[in-house]
Amino acid sequence: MSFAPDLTEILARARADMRLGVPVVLSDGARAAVVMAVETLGPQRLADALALGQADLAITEHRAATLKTAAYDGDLVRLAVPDGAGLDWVQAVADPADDLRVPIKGPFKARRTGDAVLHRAGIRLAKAARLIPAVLVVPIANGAALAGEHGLTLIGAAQAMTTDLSPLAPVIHAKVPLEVSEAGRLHIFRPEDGAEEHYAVEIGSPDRSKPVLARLHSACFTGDLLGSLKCDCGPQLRGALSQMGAAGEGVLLYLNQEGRGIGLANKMRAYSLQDQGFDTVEANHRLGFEDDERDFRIGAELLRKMGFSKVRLLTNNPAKVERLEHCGIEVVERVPLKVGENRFNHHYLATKAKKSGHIL
Ligand SMILES: Nc1nc2c(ncn2[C@@H]2O[C@H](COP(=O)(O)OP(=O)(O)OP(=O)(O)O)[C@@H](O)[C@H]2O)c(=O)[nH]1
Ligand SMILES: [Zn+2]
Repeated sequence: MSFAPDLTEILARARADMRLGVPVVLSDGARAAVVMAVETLGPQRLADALALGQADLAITEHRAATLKTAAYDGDLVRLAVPDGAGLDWVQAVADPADDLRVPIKGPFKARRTGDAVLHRAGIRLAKAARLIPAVLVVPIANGAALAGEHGLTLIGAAQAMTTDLSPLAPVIHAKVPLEVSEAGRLHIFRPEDGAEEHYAVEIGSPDRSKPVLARLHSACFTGDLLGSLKCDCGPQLRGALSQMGAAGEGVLLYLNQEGRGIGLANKMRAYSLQDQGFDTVEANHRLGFEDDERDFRIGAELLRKMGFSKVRLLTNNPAKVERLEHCGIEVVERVPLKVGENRFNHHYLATKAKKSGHIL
């Protein structure tokens, strides 16, 4: 018998530690490092980390491009933390909030020797914790000893980099009569790795042997709930449900991948950058993210779990069709969902059409 957490559980703890600002120890064979997310780093922990040895600040290639620094490691860059640098420097490199007001100037000393395995795993953890993708990395000689002494989570870099989709367990479903259809039913799915739950709204009783009218809707607190005019999410959500209500059947997946997978706080950071004149894609890049960090395997897996293999997909995003098909769901038809354009989101929709391939 063992009550010890397994790897998935240790990974979930590591994500929680990152959000709390507790250091995590990453290891890879003989190498190990103490890793902390910049976003949750406090002055004392920074001082303690710097006392351990020469620290690196790892940022993604997109953030590096904004800072005009070459990403020698491809997808990321390891910047040596200069002597005497404090929390202000670390935060200014990681967080674009003040890029325009007080631009941070180089030259930055990027490391070219050694490798970035632990740094990459740290950035992966920060992203999974929905934090700004920038981590402080301090190499140490004996990871297991330091983790044991201070009660820190110790995890292998390869485990932190896992790309396996966490199994999604159906939790419960029950009837929820809706304005668009009294025959509504809400299903809850919970990932084994402790990440956010996802939901499916089933309307009527769609025949599983035929293509179902389906929508993969990514959570948008501002659009779906507040009626924000900056995007078209709210009208798309309601429009999709009404089409399903009119057809008497359909399935809408409500995927908790807020802000195209970067989380609500980061989406608001992106909005703040948009207020400074950057578009939706540029804002994501300045923060260090890809334009779209969503994992479409989740939607495909939920459809399969519910017995659907063929869909008529409500979307204006051809990449979504492609990514879903790649995940084994047959998209027999793309059904356009053009609703909710207004003077505030006109530029946003035009940018998505120009840069992300959406069909206007
Ligand atoms: N990062 C970021 N996310 C945004 C922004 N505006 C909306 N979102 C999120 O984008 C997601 C919706 O994605 P969209 O790109 O609008 O649409 P799509 O799902 O790719 O395509 P459709 O199926 O046609 O709606 C939701 O998770 C929103 O929270 C933004 O400016 N920045
Ligand atoms: Zn939205």
